[in-house]
Amino acid sequence: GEVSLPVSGQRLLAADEEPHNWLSYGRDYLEQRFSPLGQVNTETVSSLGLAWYFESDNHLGTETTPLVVDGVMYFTDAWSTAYAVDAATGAFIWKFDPHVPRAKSITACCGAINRGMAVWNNSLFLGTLDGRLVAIDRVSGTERWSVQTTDPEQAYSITGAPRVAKGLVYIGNGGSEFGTRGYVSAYDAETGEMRWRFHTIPGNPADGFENAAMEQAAATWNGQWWKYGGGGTVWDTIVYDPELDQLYIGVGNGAPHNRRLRSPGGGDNLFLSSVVALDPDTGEYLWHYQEVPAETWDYTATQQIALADIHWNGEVRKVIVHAPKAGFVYLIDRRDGELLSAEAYTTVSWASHYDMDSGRPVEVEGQDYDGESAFVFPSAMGGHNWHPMAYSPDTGYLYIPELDMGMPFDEISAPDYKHLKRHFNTGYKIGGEPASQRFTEAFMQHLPKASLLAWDVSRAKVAWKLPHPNVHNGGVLATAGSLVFQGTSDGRLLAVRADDGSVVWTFNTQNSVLPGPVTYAVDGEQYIAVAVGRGGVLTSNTGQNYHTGNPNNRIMAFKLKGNATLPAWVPPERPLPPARTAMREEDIAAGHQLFDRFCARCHGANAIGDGSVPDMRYLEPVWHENFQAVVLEGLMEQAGMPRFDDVLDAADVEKIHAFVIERAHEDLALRTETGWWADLKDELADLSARALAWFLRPAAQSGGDE
Ligand SMILES: O=C(O)c1cc(C(=O)O)c2c(n1)C(=O)C(=O)c1cc(C(=O)O)[nH]c1-2
Ligand SMILES: [Ca+2]
Repeated sequence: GEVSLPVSGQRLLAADEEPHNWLSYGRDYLEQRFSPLGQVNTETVSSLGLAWYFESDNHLGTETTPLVVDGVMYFTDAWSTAYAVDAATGAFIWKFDPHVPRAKSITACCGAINRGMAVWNNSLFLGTLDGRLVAIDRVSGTERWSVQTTDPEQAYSITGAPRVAKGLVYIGNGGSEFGTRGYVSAYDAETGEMRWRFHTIPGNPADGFENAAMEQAAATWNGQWWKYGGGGTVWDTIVYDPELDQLYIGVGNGAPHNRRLRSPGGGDNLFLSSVVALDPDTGEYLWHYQEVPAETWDYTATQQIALADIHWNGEVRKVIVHAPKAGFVYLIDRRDGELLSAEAYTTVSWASHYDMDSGRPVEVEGQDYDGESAFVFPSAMGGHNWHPMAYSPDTGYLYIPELDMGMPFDEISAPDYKHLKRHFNTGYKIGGEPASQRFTEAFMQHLPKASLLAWDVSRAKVAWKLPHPNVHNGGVLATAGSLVFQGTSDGRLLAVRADDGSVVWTFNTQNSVLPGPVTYAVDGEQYIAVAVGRGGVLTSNTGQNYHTGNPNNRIMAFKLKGNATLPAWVPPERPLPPARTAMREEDIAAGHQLFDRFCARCHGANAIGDGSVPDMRYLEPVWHENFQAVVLEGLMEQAGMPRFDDVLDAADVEKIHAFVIERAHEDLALRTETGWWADLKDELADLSARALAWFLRPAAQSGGDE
């Protein structure tokens, strides 16, 4: 096809002049995910139909935001692969495979997922799960340069989309659940040469500090945090502010999560759970605002930042709009980090409110699980996770994929805590005895709920709420057509009115939708496109779709009068399990414990899979025959199943296998009784019971307790 003009810095700055394109992760530098396109609007949306779909070769889940440049769509898929397709037809143009070693999955917290790319001139930039930053020629789909941005010996991974401004590519990484130290780096877009690196938390003071900001931050830490990594990973949001020429990063949670293990003796632990402003050219610290001092619940501040001009107390202020895991919407002045407002958008129990004189939260006593277990809102998954939100300057509303859910925390205190390489190191157990009765009651009183929530930013309160039947729903797009688009985990794409949240259009996507939709135009026709496919940490922990399996990941694009159709989805036949073993009950229970510790993160708690990785209850006979070889010898390593012979022996694996067979029989009995086999509705009704089973599973999954 036609070669388009390079995507220069000038084009990125003036993205509104080419609304037919979607040039960066959040569409433009403001990252509002608001599009000026309005052909699809409240009047016309009823004729919106599928224009095309593109299917990838796996079903490991997709979190990608596609880019669209002059009729070509670029997106990522599982294992950090990248694709180019024709944006009007979905016709394949090229695929780029960085060949991520599949064993990397064990030290990636949340699956082989990736959130997208950045474009600059004729290059695309891709972060890979194993920590590389790769420049790809966007015409030929071949590699221009590649740099390793992380120490491969440590449990770093890249899941987020790089950002680009002023000729530099900005990239962070994930891994704080495994005990890493967070940082963000800038690379020259043309050469791949590193220009600067900013660490988000101090290292060992004995090694000297990288800069004055680290020296000051170290005064807010105690103990020997560097031995545990300390955390503060920049795994999602990085936003360039063209008006003030600043770069904002959202900093992640502490490692381990439990602050008494991480920094005995207290301290705010800067810059955990903070928004930090940096000089985009040098990486020099400018200012910060810490949302959750001494973070201890996995409350990352990495969730997407949007920049906006807001009417506030009779003035127009340039603000950061932020709705991170901690459950508050923050309005932060972009000039200096002053907190203008912090109001809860969901159920919050860890803090009662923010003291506006000090800008600090007022913590609720007992919520930090100090010796005593606590049921805390929001859960470690957050009131809102990475799923992109949108802000419409037309309505003044922020549209948040809200998750209203609590979670029990139960401390593993020193000296029982041991830091384990390659495993989650949170420093708490989730549920388990002796607190489970209390938690069951707390849980039943407030079952997990989710909504699309419209937040009136200037009034700092909820405008409307569209409740969803299921938790963990997708990201959001707002448009000048007075519409908001959101996918759901139960497999629908919705268009709702931006003013009142009424649903005006629905499409059955056959599979969960996690990322945010995008919109663009080709030859005067507006398209809405979204990546469809379940994965990531959230869906794998709740196991919807488990009995129906998943189609492969897809990009679906819609336009007015589009009349393409999806092929009918035929749920796979499930094999009958082998005969129950003669193993003793206590050994099966031990197998359950081992399963929760080593297998559940991918294969689901209580062996309830999410359909993206093999569900242990539906193994074909050949895998039962080769169970030991798969777990201990790496028989399926190339498919992403690591070997566990460093932590398990044959007797352990036999117990795990017996537990898996037991679960297969339990499931078969349940299916036979209730006819769950193919009825999605019944499955949804059962969601809360299964979510409960997850929360109350034995305590070991979070590691650190052996
Ligand atoms: O602390 C970290 O380094 C880190 C990294 C990531 C990631 O890279 O995806 C997630 C989280 N934390 C996290 O807390 C979280 O809830 C989460 C959800 C997801 C996902 O893709 O579904 N990733 C991550
Ligand atoms: Ca985290």
